Amino acid sequence: MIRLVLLDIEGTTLPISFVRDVMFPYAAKALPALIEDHTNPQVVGARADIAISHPGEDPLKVCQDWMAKDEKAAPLKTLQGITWRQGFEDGTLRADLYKDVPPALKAWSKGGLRLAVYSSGSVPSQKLLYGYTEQGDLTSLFDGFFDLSTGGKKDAASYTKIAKACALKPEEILFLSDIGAELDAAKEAGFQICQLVRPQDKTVPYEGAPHAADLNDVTQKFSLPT
Ligand SMILES: CSCCC(=O)C(=O)COP(=O)(O)O
Ligand SMILES: [Mg+2]
Repeated sequence: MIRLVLLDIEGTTLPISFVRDVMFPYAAKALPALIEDHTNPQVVGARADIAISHPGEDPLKVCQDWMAKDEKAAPLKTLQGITWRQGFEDGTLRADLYKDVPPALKAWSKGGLRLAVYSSGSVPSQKLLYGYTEQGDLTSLFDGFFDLSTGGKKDAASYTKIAKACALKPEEILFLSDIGAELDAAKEAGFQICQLVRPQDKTVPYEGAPHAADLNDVTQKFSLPT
């Protein structure tokens, strides 16, 4: 029996275009100044991590390369998250979730399902994103937020950790993502899985998982509350 739905963000609840064309350019503009902030302990920590993985390289250039390749690197995600705070709080950024998402999440939560997020985006940025959506503040729907500090999304051990943190058996959790390798890892940990194949994102269907076109489709396929 499914007790918790664990949701990826980009390509699952939020169009990839919003991340690529709105959030990433916002962060790219703010990053050169942010990375020179030697007073912010999170920035100092991120720079130190970059120095370990890319010794002798310009940290800004490393981040710019990561952004160009959409690398899910933890120091980049921390830095991007810091830049997005200003944008969400002053109204420049507002998450335009897929329209099926807010009603489905509300129905699932009202029907007794627990909800949690697992995204490469940092936990502070996940909370900002769901705190400032076109449909209002949805953060209270979630009772868990997980990011790369739990481990990589393509690593089964991360899902085992999440199940433990949620005090649930793996088979009681349904993981939703657009990425086959993430779904494989969750399946290896014993989770139920479903791939969101969003036409707008041109997601390539993955043969190793059941598919859904949107969260209403997930509701139907897994008999979730309506
Ligand atoms: C608060 S999520 C911001 C989007 C982002 O940076 C990202 O990397 C999303 O990756 P996901 O794991 O949600 O596909
Ligand atoms: Mg995704």
